[in-house]
Amino acid sequence: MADTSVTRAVLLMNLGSPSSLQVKDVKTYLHEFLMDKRVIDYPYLFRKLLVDGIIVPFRAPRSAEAYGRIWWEEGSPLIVITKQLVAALSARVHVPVQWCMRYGMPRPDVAMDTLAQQYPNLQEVLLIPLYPHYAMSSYETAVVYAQHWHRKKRYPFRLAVLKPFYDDADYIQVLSAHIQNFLKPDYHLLFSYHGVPERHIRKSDITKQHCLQRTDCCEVPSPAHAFCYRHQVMVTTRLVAHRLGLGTDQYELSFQSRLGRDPWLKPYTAQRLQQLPAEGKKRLLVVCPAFVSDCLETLEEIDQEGRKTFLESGGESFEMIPCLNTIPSWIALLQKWIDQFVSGDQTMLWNAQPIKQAV
Ligand SMILES: C=CC1=C(C)c2cc3[nH]c(cc4nc(cc5[nH]c(cc1n2)c(C)c5CCC(=O)O)C(CCC(=O)O)=C4C)c(C)c3C=C
Ligand SMILES: [Fe+2]
Ligand SMILES: [Fe+2]
Repeated sequence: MADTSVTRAVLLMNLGSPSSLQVKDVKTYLHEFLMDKRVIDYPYLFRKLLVDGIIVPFRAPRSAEAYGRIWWEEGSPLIVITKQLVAALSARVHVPVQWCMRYGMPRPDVAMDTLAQQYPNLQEVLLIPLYPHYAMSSYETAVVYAQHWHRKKRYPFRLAVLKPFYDDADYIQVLSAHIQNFLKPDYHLLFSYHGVPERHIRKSDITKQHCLQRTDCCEVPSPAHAFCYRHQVMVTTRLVAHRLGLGTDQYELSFQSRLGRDPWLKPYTAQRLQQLPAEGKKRLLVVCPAFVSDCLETLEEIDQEGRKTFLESGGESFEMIPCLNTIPSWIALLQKWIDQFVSGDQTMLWNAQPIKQAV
């Protein structure tokens, strides 16, 4: 039944997973993911040849097996956790909450159709991309995709977007308190972030003369940082470490999930996991703050593969910190941002334009 009293709503957006463990479904998912020009940013024909001719056929069976090692009875962890987040928020906020994915279903327009049908007087929807940091292959592609469907289907409501919250004081507090619950003396803390090709960092540099031009670029103030993933993950790490009172020898940052041969952001997590025991860091805690929901990259790549690498390289103890998932302080923070939006407070809204990608 339509509810004409509702004027605002929320749309959570996550990355998406294959619809099942069957190799054909993993192929469909990988194809959509890797044909995204903000993920594999080569010219269309070359991208198509690479994705359909090489990456998908070789990767899909291996990815399906990897998903099989972490899949839950209810489905993909990333999707299950996103739905749990929606349920938890719906019980707390006074506006409808829907969800959608960047790859696979439900697409943004499916969620927006539901909202438009149920709430014919909707004036504004807050899109919450579930990424703390801006990367063209995560936050930017999610926003552009949702905006594309919003324009294409001419919905009568406006679409507002939550900004990347990597340095938000409340977010840092929530993340730090969560990590604090797992901290132990004598443990080294590794912040492992999803990697991206270095080329993407240069492409997203709006000044075209700052990012990766010198090793400490991310510490030198620049307008480029509003779009610089490397800068933003460094800030999150530094703020959390400061809040936890960690010395510089007690933690470090690395980048995981490299795909292909191009140089990606360094250091690589897989290499650091091999090297750390020989450097005397034999007890390790790992946290993955690029993700707010546990997924293949945390549960399989780090907690299973990474653990094995570390222990086989001489490590003695490996502990993984779960993502924020549905912990009450994270739900409360999302609720705060939603309440702000409902009251007309624009503090957390993103007002930049996404960067146009040529390919
Ligand atoms: C921080 C968020 C993410 C960024 C940035 C990102 C960049 C990026 N990813 C790939 C390739 C793959 N990523 C895959 C899985 C995956 N990636 C993210 C998030 C970011 N990716 C998540 C949350 C997940 C897990 C999804 C799940 O269902 O659990 C995969 C698929 C799995 C596999 O075969 O490994 C690929 C492929 C690239 C190339 C890239 C930047 C260019
Ligand atoms: Fe990824
Ligand atoms: Fe930088």
